Amino acid sequence: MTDDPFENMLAQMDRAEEYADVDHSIFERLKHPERTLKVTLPVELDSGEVEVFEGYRCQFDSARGPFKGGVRFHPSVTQREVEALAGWMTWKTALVDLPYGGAKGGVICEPKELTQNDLESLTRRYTEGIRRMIGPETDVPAPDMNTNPQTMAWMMDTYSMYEGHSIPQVVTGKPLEIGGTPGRVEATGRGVSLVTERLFEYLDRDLSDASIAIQGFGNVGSNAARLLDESGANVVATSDVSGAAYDPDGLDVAALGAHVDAGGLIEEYVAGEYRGNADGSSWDDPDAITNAELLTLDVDVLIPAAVEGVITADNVDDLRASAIVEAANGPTTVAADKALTERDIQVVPDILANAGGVIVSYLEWVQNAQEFSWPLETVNAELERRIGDAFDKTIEQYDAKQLPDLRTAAYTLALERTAKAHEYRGLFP
Ligand SMILES: NC(=O)C1=CN([C@@H]2O[C@H](COP(=O)(O)OP(=O)(O)OC[C@H]3O[C@@H](n4cnc5c(N)ncnc54)[C@H](O)[C@@H]3O)[C@@H](O)[C@H]2O)C=CC1
Ligand SMILES: O=C(O)CCC(=O)C(=O)O
Repeated sequence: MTDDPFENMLAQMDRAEEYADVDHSIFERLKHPERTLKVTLPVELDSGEVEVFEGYRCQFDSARGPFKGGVRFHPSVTQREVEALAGWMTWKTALVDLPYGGAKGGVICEPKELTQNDLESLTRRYTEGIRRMIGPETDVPAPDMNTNPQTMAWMMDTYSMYEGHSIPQVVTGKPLEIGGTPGRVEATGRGVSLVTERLFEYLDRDLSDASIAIQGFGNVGSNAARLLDESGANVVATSDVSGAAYDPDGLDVAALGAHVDAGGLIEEYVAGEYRGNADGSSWDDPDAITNAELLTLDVDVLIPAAVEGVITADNVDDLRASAIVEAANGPTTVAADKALTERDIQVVPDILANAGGVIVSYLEWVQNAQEFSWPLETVNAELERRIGDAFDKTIEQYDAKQLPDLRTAAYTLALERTAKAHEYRGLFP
C-alpha cells in the first residue's frame, strides 16, 4: 500500500466507482487536477538570511463553481499532498452541496521556526505568487493547518493592494473586523461534534456515555473536544505533535484549551507544567502516552484531527474504537479502510465529518458578496442544517444501495454530482 495521499484519494474514488452512476470516461477525467501552480518564494527573514521556500496551489475541479480550499503551512507539504487535498475539497463541496469546486494550497515551511514578521513576509510572497489564480469569483483560499485568521488578513490585504481596493471575499476565515463571519474559527470542530451526535442517533447509542480520543488539539481538535465535552461526552485523550494526554475519567478540556492557547505543549501539560493559570499549577493529572497509543485506545469514538495517513494497514488491527469520525483530511489509507469495513467499524469520512469549515466559509463569502453580516445564531443554525442534511443524504444512500461503508456512500453522491455538472456544462467532449 502507498503512503502517497494522492494515490490514496484515487483508490477511494476507485472503491466507489462500481456503485456510482457515473460514465467511466467522465470518471477518468475526474482523477486529474485541472492545474497546479508551483511558486518559488524568496523571503528575507528577521535573522537577516534569505530563505527560498516552495509553495503550491492546486485547482482540482471547477465544474460546480469557483475553486475553494484552504492553505497549509507545514514541513511535509508536497505537490502530491496538495493535489490530494484539492481532490478531497472537490468531493467535500459536492457532498455538502455548495456551489464550489475544490482547490488547496500549501507552503513547505516549519512555522514554529519563523517569527511573526517572517510569517507575514512568507504569506505575502505566497499570495503574490498565486494572485493571478485566485479571486472572489475564481478561487477562494481559507485556513488549514498552521494558518489562521491573521494569515487570511495578510492574504486579503496583499491581493487587495494589487487590485487597488479592498476585496474581502477573496479569502474566507478572516478576522471579524475585516469581513470574517462569527462562527468560522470553531466551524470545523462544531461540524465534527454535530456529525458525531448524528452518528450516535443513527446507531441508537447514547453520546453522553461515550468515551472519545482526539488526535490533534489544534483548531479542529480543540473545538471538537470542547463542544463534545459540553454535550456530555467524555474526552479521555488528546494530543499534539509533542505527545498525548490520557485520563480514563476524562480530561479537563477547558484547562487543556487554556494551556494550549497560552502556547503550551501537551507534553508540558502531562509533565505538570501548566500554563493556564497564574501559579502554573495543574489540577488535572493525566498520563503521558504516545500518539500511536492514543490511536489504539479502547474508546467509543476515535477522532483523528491532525495529519493524513495515520490509520494504516500497520495499526488497523490494533484499533479498538467502535467508531471513527475523520476530522483530519485523509487520515485513513484505503487498505485500513477495507479492514475497518470488514470489522464493521463505522467511519464517518473526512469529506463529511470536517465539512463544517467550508460550509461556514461559504456563509462568510455570501455575507461578503451581500455586504451584510449575520449573527452567530444564524450562522450556526445554517451550518447545522447543511451538515445535517448531508449526513442524512449519506445515510439514505448507504441504506438504499446497501453500500459497504459510509465513505462509499459519500463518494458516490459527490462523484455523481460532480460528473452531472461536467455533463451539463459539456466540459466532456
Ligand atoms: N482548519 C480547518 O478549518 C480545517 C482543517 N481540516 C483538517 O483538520 C486537520 C487539522 O487542522 P487544524 O486543526 O486546522 O490544524 P492546526 O495546525 O490548528 O492543528 C494541528 C494539530 O495537529 C497536531 N499535529 C501535527 N502533526 C502531528 C502529528 N504528526 N501527530 C500528531 N499530531 C500532530 C498539532 O500539534 C496540532 O495540535 C488537518 O488535516 C486539516 O486539513 C479540515 C477541514 C477544515
Ligand atoms: O474553509 C474552506 O474554504 C476550506 C477548509 C479546508 O481547507 C478543508 O475543508 O479542508
